[in-house]
Amino acid sequence: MRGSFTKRGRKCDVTVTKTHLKCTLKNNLGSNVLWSVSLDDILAVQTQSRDNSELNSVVVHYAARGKGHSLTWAKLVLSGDPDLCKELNNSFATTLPERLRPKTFLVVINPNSGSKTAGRIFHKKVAPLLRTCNITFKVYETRGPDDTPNAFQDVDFSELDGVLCVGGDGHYSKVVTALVDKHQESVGADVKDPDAELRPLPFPVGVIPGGSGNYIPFYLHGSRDPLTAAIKVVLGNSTPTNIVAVHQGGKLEGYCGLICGFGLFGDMMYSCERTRWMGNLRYTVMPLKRIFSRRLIDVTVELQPESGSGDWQTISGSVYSVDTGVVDLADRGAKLVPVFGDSAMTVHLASQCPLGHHIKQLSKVQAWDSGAYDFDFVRTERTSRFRISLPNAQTTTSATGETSLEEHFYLNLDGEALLIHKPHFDVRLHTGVVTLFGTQQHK
Ligand SMILES: Nc1ncnc2c1ncn2[C@@H]1O[C@H](COP(=O)(O)OP(=O)(O)OP(=O)(O)O)[C@@H](O)[C@H]1O
Repeated sequence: MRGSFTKRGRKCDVTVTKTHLKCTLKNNLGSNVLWSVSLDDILAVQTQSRDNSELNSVVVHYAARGKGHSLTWAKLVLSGDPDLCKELNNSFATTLPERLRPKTFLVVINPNSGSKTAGRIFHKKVAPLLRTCNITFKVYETRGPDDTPNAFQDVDFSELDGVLCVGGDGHYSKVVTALVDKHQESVGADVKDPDAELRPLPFPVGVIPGGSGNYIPFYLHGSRDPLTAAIKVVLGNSTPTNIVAVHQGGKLEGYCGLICGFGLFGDMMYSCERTRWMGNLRYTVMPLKRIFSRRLIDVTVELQPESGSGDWQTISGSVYSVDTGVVDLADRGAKLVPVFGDSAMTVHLASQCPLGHHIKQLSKVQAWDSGAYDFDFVRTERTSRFRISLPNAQTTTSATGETSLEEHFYLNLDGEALLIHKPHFDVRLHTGVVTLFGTQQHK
């Protein structure tokens, strides 16, 4: 399609090719300015007609590059003869890859996330974009920490193109747990059984940052900007990611999609949860406090080979922590790089070392520095599943014969502190069960 329009009163020749919208603006000084938008970046196209006017307009909404890795919602208004506007609008209807874009969502908001602004972020920044793009959505606001499964109670998954979770990483993990649970139930898989294979969710999940850490969107988009995350959702591209299932005492404790850390990282998270009143400052103060009172824990760790078959490897000793990134931080070049959907977990076991060396190592991880795990007290293994036993921990047995641990140990499950109350627990990787809206372009 080709035609002559005006843009802010200036004459402009417009061409729509199979891949781009191109506008050549006539400059008063004679030279032409070319404006080009990839059709992949177009969010929506609308027509506007003014009464008693011979001119109509076509508004092209598109994703433009913002600061750093963020995206902005830009608009191009082209005015012209009504028939030409109609033709331009129709040309988009045939050329835009509309069919690949999601159209119906369930939005699950945690009103308690971060500084309690997740609701406002969604309604002010995200909802107007979804409406402009003709996306229909229902909103569910969680009423408490255990309310997330109720969001999906009467929901028919076949009617959804996606679920958006608005909140932090802990909220993402709760949403994924509820979605995976419900989906497995519908296909007859027993989630209580750590050996059961999980089926992939039938639609992608979008994460709109509204919490404190927001590492999932940051790792994926290179930005914690809610609008950037929403634009990626509308554009419809997606990235497969993994989840890790944690079972103890014959019960599924939950899935995590970001981090799973036993020992020091569990203790840090437990202290952060108890000091929520400090705001984001707790994430600096409490980890520091806990590293000064770090404790060695006697463990036996059994690791399944990376391939999923063959003999398990057993490691016994005293460790400060056993942890794995579900979104792995891989050592590539100068910096660690987040990797989604890896074929195995990279597990790090930190054993006895001088405090100064430990702080240096953890600071390198925090700064994403290359070599962050190249310390002689950090052992790194690749595995698809591991079991941790606490052979020397004191236990008590209840009147019903239930054994539980006397001392309190914690597992950091995506920023939530899970109490380990049994002397054994199981951590298993499930690859590609969840797909996230957005692609990694910033690596
Ligand atoms: N209505 C609610 N009231 C209180 N807590 C809630 C509510 N809804 C969800 N939660 C719980 O709040 C916890 C933390 O939420 P979330 O992860 O969204 O925020 P955050 O901790 O501030 O952010 P981040 O995890 O990114 O650091 C989750 O365990 C979630 O289950």
